[in-house]
Amino acid sequence: MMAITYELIKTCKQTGARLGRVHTPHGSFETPMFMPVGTLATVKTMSPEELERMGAQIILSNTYHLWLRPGEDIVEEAGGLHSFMNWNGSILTDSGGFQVFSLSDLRQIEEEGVHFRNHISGEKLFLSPEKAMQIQNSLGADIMMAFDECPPYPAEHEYMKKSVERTSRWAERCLEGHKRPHDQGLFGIVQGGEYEDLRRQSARDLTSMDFPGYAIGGLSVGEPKDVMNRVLDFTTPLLPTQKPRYLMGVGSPDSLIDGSIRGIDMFDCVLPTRIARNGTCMTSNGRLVVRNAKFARDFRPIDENCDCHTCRNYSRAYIRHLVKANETFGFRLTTYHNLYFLLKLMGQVREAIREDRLGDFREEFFEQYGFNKP
Ligand SMILES: Nc1ccc2nc(N)nc(O)c2c1
Ligand SMILES: [Zn+2]
Repeated sequence: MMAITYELIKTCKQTGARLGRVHTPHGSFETPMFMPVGTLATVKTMSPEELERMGAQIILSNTYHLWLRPGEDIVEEAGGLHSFMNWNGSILTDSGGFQVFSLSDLRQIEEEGVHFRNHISGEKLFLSPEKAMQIQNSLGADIMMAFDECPPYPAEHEYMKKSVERTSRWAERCLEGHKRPHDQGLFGIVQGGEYEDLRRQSARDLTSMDFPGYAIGGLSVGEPKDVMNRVLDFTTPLLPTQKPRYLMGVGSPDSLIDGSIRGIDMFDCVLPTRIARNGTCMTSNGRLVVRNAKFARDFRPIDENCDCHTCRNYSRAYIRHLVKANETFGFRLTTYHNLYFLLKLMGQVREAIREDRLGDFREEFFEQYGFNKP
């Protein structure tokens, strides 16, 4: 298994954004890049062929969910996630910590790990750094995440300090529990909430462990966007320039642009696929809720500036009809478009970095999308 490596191609002269390329055992992709989320080994309603056609190159899956269903042993017997789901691009698995905190009740966090209830069956479960690594090694993703605690927002400084110190100890245990040399695919996750001193402490601890890549966790957990941007302003400079930086859980168009400007290389979020399943689309002129009666006889595409398969072949009226009738094909069309929209946006961000004009691009995009509207 080869190491995960990062190539810094250039930095935008107008902003702190960087154009790069990440190499994994299943190919390489340019950054900044958006990663569609496929929690249960499927990007909901999309086939691998459609993901490939839209330009997806790396997708996410989830340790916690696949541990519960179908069980990492079955995925391992299938030869790992790539063959199980017939996806030949890169895969990143999140470590389960966040999902336990966001999905399950009866959580008991101890030094050893986290006791909680299975959110489906209610049975009591226990997840530790070692268990999270054993599951991820069975799943066989190209990039795995260290097991961390993502504290709620807001959290007291005292609690956050104890949590950061435990997450750093857990990161050490993940390195020991990793079946591969640590440069083969294990990213550390920096925590620390909105506290600069704790983000510095977490970054110092984790960069001393020399991971091949670093995620910024503990954001996109309900904090205002200006808090997220402020945390990024003082956190990304703490991370090595020659390694990928991954902002977890971020995927609205404005945050993808603002995160790229602050030196982030990789993003993931359920937003585009989740809102698609209730008929909401991202377009170059802002959000469009296709179920709205005004589209009943609107035979234009979802987005007249989009050249995706959905926009080239289907109208708002038809997609509205399907969504109102709860027809699965309608949600496949909105999902395809939303993912294509974000993947295309990241291509425009990379182009703007090449041309040293990401700041200008931000103004143009925000104006047209309506982010500047009071
Ligand atoms: N907003 C998010 C989303 C996913 C996360 N996953 C992990 N492991 N840790 C975090 O802090 C996350 C935050
Ligand atoms: Zn489209």
